[in-house]
Amino acid sequence: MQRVPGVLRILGSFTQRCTASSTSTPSRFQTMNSRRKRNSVRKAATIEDLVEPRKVKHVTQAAAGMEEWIGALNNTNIHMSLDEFMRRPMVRQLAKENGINDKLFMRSFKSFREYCTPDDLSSVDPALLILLSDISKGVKDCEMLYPFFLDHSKQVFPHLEAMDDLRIISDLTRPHNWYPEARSITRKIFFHAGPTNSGKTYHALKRFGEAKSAVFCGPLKLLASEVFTRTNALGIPCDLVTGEERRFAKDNHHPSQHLSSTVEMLSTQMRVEVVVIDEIQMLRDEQRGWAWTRALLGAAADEIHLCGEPAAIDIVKKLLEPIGETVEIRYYDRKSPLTIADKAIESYSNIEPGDCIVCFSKKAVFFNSKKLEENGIKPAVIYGDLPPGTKLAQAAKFNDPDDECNVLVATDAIGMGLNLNIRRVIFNSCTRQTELLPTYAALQIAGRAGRFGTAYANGVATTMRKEDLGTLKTILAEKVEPIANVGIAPTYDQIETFSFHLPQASFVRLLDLFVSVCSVSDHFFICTVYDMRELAVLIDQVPLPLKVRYTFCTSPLNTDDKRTAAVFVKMARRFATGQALTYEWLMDMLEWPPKPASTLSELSLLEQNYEILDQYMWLSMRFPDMLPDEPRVREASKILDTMIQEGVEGFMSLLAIGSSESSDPKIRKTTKSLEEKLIKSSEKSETPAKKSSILEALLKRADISEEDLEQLREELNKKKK
Ligand SMILES: Nc1ncnc2c1ncn2[C@@H]1O[C@H](COP(=O)(O)OP(=O)(O)OP(=O)(O)O)[C@@H](O)[C@H]1O
Ligand SMILES: [Mg+2]
Repeated sequence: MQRVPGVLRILGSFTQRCTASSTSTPSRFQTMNSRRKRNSVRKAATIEDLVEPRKVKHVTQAAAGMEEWIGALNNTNIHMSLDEFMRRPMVRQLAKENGINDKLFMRSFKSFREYCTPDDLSSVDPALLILLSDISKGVKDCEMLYPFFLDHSKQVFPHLEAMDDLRIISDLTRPHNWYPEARSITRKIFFHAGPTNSGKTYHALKRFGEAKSAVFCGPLKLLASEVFTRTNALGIPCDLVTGEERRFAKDNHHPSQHLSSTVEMLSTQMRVEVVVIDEIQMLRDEQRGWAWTRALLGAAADEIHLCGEPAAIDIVKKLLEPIGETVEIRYYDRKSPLTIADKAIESYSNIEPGDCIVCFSKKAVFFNSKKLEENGIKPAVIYGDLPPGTKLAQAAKFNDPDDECNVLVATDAIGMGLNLNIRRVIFNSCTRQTELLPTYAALQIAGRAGRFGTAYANGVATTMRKEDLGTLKTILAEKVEPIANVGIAPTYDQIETFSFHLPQASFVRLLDLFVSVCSVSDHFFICTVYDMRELAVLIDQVPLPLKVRYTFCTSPLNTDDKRTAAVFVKMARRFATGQALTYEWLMDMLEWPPKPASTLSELSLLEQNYEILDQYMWLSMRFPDMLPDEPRVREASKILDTMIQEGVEGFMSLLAIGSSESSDPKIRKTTKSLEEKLIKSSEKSETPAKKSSILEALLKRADISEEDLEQLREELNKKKK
């Protein structure tokens, strides 16, 4: 196995070569139906809307004897000549042929007119002045101005000069050509297809374990670490690489022949015997689909094992067609039965051991947890934003048959590949982000019930509310449509070459221009670059080398929170000065050590701090010299992880002291109103659960004021005394 050491291996994923060709007939910039309006708005922009005109300088020294040549030329007759020039159809025709469409023509022409008619005519290019003079005398035709106009337009809009090059660079129609290492191998492709819980990953992992060298690419950190732990437990040394972490079975100097990683981290330059790409149907994901496409086309292995829904088979075949690679399909049946219940749960008193309530927002997770606690059930809780330690601890608690906790409340973060001891999956609702759950997502979630080899082999899917059960049945009965197109994203090299042709453009502008010019073929769509752009805007004024800026902007940071965004900018600024981002510097900014959370705002602060430390570790993986204190920061993040766990549990206990339990009418009133707000918001369409704090989730979405809760706390404390 050829391994690129340490950081280079990681950076490998950012430096894919582009050898795109310009000869195909692309359909310009296809996009999926975007759930996010903000994306579709940006995607609609054309290059003409994005380019800023540059001012063309006049000459500083007049040519000798100029007055003599130009005779009676003045601004009035220049205007007349230019008006005539503008009206000529031939001029428009020529302009179009040179990439100057009507919109750009008018902007260029305005600038050209300003240039030709300054207060002091002697500052105009003498050759142009002579021509203007000849035109005004009727000696020459105004169309002869065209070369001057074209030259001027290219100075005003430098992209015109490079348009052909830009189109070639941003031609994403042949992504299989970006991976020379993979193209030098005749790869054997296996597709393990089947429903959930049919042993797809199991069979691929068998091959993974047998191979001399292998990489597992999983969709989630949790899954990657599950494979890492299991493989090592089998006595096969295996390393782990995720965005924020690298762990070695032995040590840094002895990388193992087996590696478990998140799919984004796959190095397409690393040659191995087997690569497993799990959950291949994620090719269709609007945000992350590019990573699966890249892994499929770029994995440099003798054998590629894909695991996933049969809906991905056709598109995988189509993507591999131009390479001449064929796919061997292996179908599997579900290993244990999954039935849909005839009755919804309806009441929390009907909850049983092995139940998992699946929600689509954090507020719904908290609402259901509170209700369960009122019914004497203390559930385990898993949602996307929880630190990994908390998630693993909660999953272990739920899976442990000796632990009293045997009910789980989770977001659909558990929907992929995880093996949990669930008997019944209970859908809290059938909508996600205001849309009805697509069949493939509902199947994935329902598929968590009755995992083969767990305590509950016979799985059941049902809903919390009676009125949702019919909807769930309909959704699950529908056929999953074959995947029509897959995600793709520009590589760093493409952006870099783009910037070479447009040296004046800021990074934000480069991204916009790229998206506006690029072309993809029928089977692809561009993954949203919205998150990247958000970060790019924040640090647009910070003087960083392009590669550093690009890397900063690909970090998985949520910028919705102002404090986290401000720290991100401070990190970039310090980086730009060349000073290392030390532990002391970081902790001073965070006012370390943190206080345990006793209020909601303190809990929110802990969550923000965790995200900042995570960001440090992410950057440290890419720039270890500039962020040298990763081990100490990791230790600090573990402390925070524990404190957040305690904070979340404390917060839930606060909510759990329900109205019914208190004899104090004031407390009853406050908790009642709080509960009503939660119920109301829980029943409303659910909003994305992406990386916002608990505080925000509750305050913004459920419209609960912090004062309400502080008041409740004070009243409870008084009551206790
Ligand atoms: N032949 C087998 N022998 C023993 N255990 C198996 C076998 N096949 C599958 N399993 C176990 O069954 C469980 C489900 O298998 P697996 O995770 O491979 O399913 P999957 O099809 O990948 O499901 P999903 O679509 O949810 O990812 C796992 O715990 C796995 O170890
Ligand atoms: Mg699987």
